[in-house]
Order: sequence, then C-alpha cells, then structure tokens
Amino acid sequence: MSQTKVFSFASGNDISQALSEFVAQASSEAIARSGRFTVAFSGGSLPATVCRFLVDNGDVDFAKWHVFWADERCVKLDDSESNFALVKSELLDPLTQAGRGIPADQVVHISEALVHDSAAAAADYQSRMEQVFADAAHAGSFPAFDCVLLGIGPDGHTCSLFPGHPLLEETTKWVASIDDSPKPPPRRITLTLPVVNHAARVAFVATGAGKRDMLKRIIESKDADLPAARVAPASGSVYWFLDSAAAQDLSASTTAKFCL
Ligand SMILES: O=C1O[C@H](COP(=O)(O)O)[C@@H](O)[C@H](O)[C@H]1O
Repeated sequence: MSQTKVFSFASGNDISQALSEFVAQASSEAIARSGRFTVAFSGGSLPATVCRFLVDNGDVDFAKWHVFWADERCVKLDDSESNFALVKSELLDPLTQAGRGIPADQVVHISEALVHDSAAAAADYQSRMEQVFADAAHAGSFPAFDCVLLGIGPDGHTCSLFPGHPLLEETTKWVASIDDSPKPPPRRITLTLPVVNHAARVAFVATGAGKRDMLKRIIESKDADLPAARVAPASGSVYWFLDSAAAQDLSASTTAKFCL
C-alpha cells in the first residue's frame, strides 16, 4: 500500500528548494544501497522547477545517476517539443559546464533515428532500459526506479497516459507508444502504469491555479478516470509538490508541512 504526502509551498522557489533536497536525499539513499540512482523525468514545466537548485547541490553524486524519461515526444532531440531537450538545458548541460556531468551512456533518451516510428522507438527504449534493469528483465518483472518525477496536465494526464485511452490498461510492456495523443505532438512514447507503480518514490510537481480542480479530483476524490489518480506504487511512496495556487481547493488536512 503506497503512502501519500502532499506539500504546499508559498512560491515556485520554495518548491524548487524542497525538490532539490528531496531528490538529493533519494539519490544518496539509492547510491548507498545500490551504488546508483535511477530517475525518470517528465517534460513540460517540471524540469525547470526540479532542477533550479539541484544543479548546484553539492551533496549529489551525479556520476552515479542513470537518467530516463517518463515520457517523450517522437521528435528530434533538439526540437522545441522534446522532453529530452528540456532536461538537457536544465540539468545535463549545466552539470557538464560545472564539471559534474552525468556520463553520456547513463543518459537514456529516445533514439533520434526512430522518431518516425513510435512503436519501434518504444521497443528500442524498453530494450535499453532492460540493460540497466537487467534483473527485472530476466525475472519478467518491472523495473523499480528509485524516483519518478511526474507532471500532470489540466486533463489529469501524467506521463503520456491520457484519460480514457487504452494505454491505461497496458499490463506487460515497460514502455508503450501512442500515436493519437490528444495533446500535441500526437506521437509519443511513455512509461506504462505498471512501471510507474513499481517505483520506490513518485514525486508529482504541479503549479498554478489552472490545475487546482484537477488536483482535488486526483488527490482527494481519487477519481480513477484520471490517469494521475491511478499512480499508487505497491511498495513505494507518492509525494505531491504544489504551490499555493494549485493547492487552494484542497482541505487543510490534506497538506502536510514539508519534511524529509
Ligand atoms: O505533454 C506533457 O505534459 C505533461 C504536463 O506538462 P505541464 O507543462 O503542464 O507541466 C508533462 O508531465 C509530460 O511529460 C509532457 O509530455
């Protein structure tokens, strides 16, 4: 049974500071336990919020990170729609410039050669994930990410898992393709719900009043029509990092003071 904690912060800077501490702690615990930290990033507004202070956090051993994407658009890596490009500019490039770069073979992004064929791109992405999570692959199980960082859309989607879409029922694949995303661009690849629900920690990040109704439905009503409400890692925890505008419809008893 997963544990859920909801944190509300006064400002975007406060969220970013807390996320820097949260990810740093998740990273140190994972590295102490297994010698590495496996993390999946979403795109959208999340990379800038998560990475604002993380890059300068001297407690993080980025050389031991293995970076994945929770979802990716089937576009070239330098396209303005690319989730890779967001993480590159917010995290990978600044770390390289600071002499603390993540080794390139530990940054597992979509194959640019396959972006014209989403099914092939998803299969290729899964096979590269299987190399990192070899034990899970051999056991026919699912990978257990140390941390999955998720955004939500105003329709309640997370990763590229959209309300009412058949991909929500996927039970075997680690990575799936979608060619009819209601939010452009239409062709994408995404982690599946079983993978997200095997993670040790899932952190949702949502800001702005535009998401407040949706957050009430997801967090308090647990409306299963909304993909984000189906995120409940079997032996992991879910954390919500919200600003006060996004959290304003939640009951006071739902939110907790941030502490690690
Ligand atoms: O399309 C996507 O949207 C969601 C939400 O983005 P946001 O800008 O509203 O935070 C994002 O989490 C996902 O990775 C992305 O592909």
